[in-house]
Amino acid sequence: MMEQIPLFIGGVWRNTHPNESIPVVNPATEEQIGLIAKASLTDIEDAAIAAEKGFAAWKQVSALERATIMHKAANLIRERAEHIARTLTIEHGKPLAEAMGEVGATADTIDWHAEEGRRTYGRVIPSRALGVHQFTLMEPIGPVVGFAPWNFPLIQAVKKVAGALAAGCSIILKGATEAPTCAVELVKAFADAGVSPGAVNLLFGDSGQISEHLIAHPSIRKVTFTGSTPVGKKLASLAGLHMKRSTMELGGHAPVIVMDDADIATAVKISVAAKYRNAGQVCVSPTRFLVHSKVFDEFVSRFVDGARAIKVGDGLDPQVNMGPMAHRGRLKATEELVADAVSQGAKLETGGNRVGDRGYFFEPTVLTNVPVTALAMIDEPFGPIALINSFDDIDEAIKEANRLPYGLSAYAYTRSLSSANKLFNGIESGAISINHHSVALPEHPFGGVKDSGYGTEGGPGALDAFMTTKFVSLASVL
Ligand SMILES: NC(=O)C1=CN([C@@H]2O[C@H](COP(=O)(O)OP(=O)(O)OC[C@H]3O[C@@H](n4cnc5c(N)ncnc54)[C@H](OP(=O)(O)O)[C@@H]3O)[C@@H](O)[C@H]2O)C=CC1
Ligand SMILES: O=C(O)CCCCC(=O)O
Repeated sequence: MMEQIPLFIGGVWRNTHPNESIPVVNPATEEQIGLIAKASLTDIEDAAIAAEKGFAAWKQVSALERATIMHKAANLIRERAEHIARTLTIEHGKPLAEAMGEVGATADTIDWHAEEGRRTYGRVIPSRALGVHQFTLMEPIGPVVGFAPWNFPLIQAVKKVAGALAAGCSIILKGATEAPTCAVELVKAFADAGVSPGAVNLLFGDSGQISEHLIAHPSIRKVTFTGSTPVGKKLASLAGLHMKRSTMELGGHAPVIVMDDADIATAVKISVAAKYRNAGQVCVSPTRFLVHSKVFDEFVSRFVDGARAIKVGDGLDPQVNMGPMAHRGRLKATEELVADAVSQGAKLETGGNRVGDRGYFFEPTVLTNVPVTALAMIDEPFGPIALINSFDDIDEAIKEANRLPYGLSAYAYTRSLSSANKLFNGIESGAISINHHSVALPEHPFGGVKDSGYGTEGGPGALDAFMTTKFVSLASVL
C-alpha cells in the first residue's frame, strides 16, 4: 500500500483526489513510496480561514496552558521518535543517527519555545503626568504562513510552528515535498496534545501558488521562509507589497579560516564531520576553506583521508555516515559544479563522481586551488563538496570570506586571541564559531546578513518575530 500523506486544515485531516497527488521518492532506491495530497486553491483558502479562527481561539489560551500543551507535544514527539526518524531517513536519505538527532532537537525546540511563551514581557514606561500609567504589551501578530525546506524538513518546520504557537499565533505550515511525513507527525503531535483547531494547519503542493495566495491574504500577518536566496527575495518582495512582516533564512557559503597556529588535526576532524553531514545540504555547511599556506598541505592531506573514510550508502544502514542527496536535481547540480571547477583549473583531490547508478549518491569530494570564478565558489554548492584554497595574510582571508553576497555562518581555527578577535569582528556573517562547530540550538539566535536574509529564529528574541508591541497610555478617570 502506497503511503497517503494528507493535509491538515482546521483540525481535520484532508485527502485530495489521487490524480491530484505528488509522488514521494526514496532517494536511496529511487522507488516511489508515497503520495502527497496536493492542496487545491480551495484547500489553501480554507487553510487561511481556519488559521484566522484558530488564532482567535489560541490567543485566548493562557500562556501557561499553551506551554503545557506544547510540552505535551514535545513528549509525544519523543515517544514517536523512532518511527519519525525512520521515515525521515527513508524519505530524505540522511543517516538514521542524523534523523534521530533532528527528531530530538525538534522536541527540545518545542520545550524551549513553550517556556519562552511564558515570558513575553512588556515594559512599564514612567509617565510624565501624574495619574497616567504607560506600558507596552507584547501581542501575537496573528496567523503566520511558514515554509519549511527539504534539507531539514523537521527542525526547520518546528522553529516556525513552535515560535508561532508560543507567541499565541496560529500557523499554516507548507511542508517539504521531499520528506512530508515528518511534517505530518509534527502537526499530529500538536493536534494530539490539544492545540485549538485551526491553530496549526498543514499544506503541501505548489509552493508558488501557496505563497502567492497566502502572503497576499488579508488574514495572514506574517511570513517565515527557509530556503534559497532567489526564492527568499521573491517572497520578501511579495511580503513587502502586502505589508506583511517576514523572516527570511536563506542560503550561505560559509568560509572556514584556518590559521597557521591552529590545531590542524582537530580542525580537520570537526570540519570533515560538519562538511559531509546531511550530504552537505546544510545552509551553514563549512564550504570555502581558506587555509594558511604554512599548514595547507597537512590540512589537505588530513582532510582527504577524512573524506575517503566516509561510508556512503542507504541511511538505514547503521555503518553509513553519508546518505544520498535528497533529490535528483541536487545530484545533477553537484556533478555540474565539480565539472565546472575542474574545467577552470581546480585540482580534484578525491571524489567528484556519482556512486552507482541507483539512488542519488555522490562521493565526498575535495577540490583544491579553486579559482574564484568557478561556479562552486560563487553559488551555494549545497552538496558534499569541500573547496580548499590557501592564503598568506589574515586580511586577505577576511577579504575572501566577505567576497560573496552571502553572510550566514563562518568558522575559524586559531590559538591566537588576537587573530580570533580580528576574525569575529571582520567577517560579515550572522554567526561565527571559533575552534569548534556550533550547531543551531534553540537558545541560539539563527539568521543571516546580506543575501542570507534577515530576522532570526531561536535565541532570546525568538518570539519577537511573531509579536507586535502595543503601547498603552491609561489615565485615571477623575
Ligand atoms: N537555507 C536553506 O536551508 C536552504 C537553501 N536551499 C538552497 O536552494 C538551492 C536549490 O534548492 P532547490 O530546492 O533545488 O530549489 P528552489 O530554490 O526551487 O527551492 C528552495 C525551497 O524553496 C521552496 N520554494 C520554491 N519556490 C517557492 C515559492 N514560490 N514559494 C514558496 N516556496 C518556494 C521550495 O519548495 P518546493 O520544493 O515545494 O517548491 C524549496 O523548499 C539549494 O542549492 C540551496 O542553495 C534549499 C533549501 C534549504
Ligand atoms: O537550514 C539549514 O540548512 C541549517 C540548519 C542548521 C541545523 C544545525 O546546524 O543543526
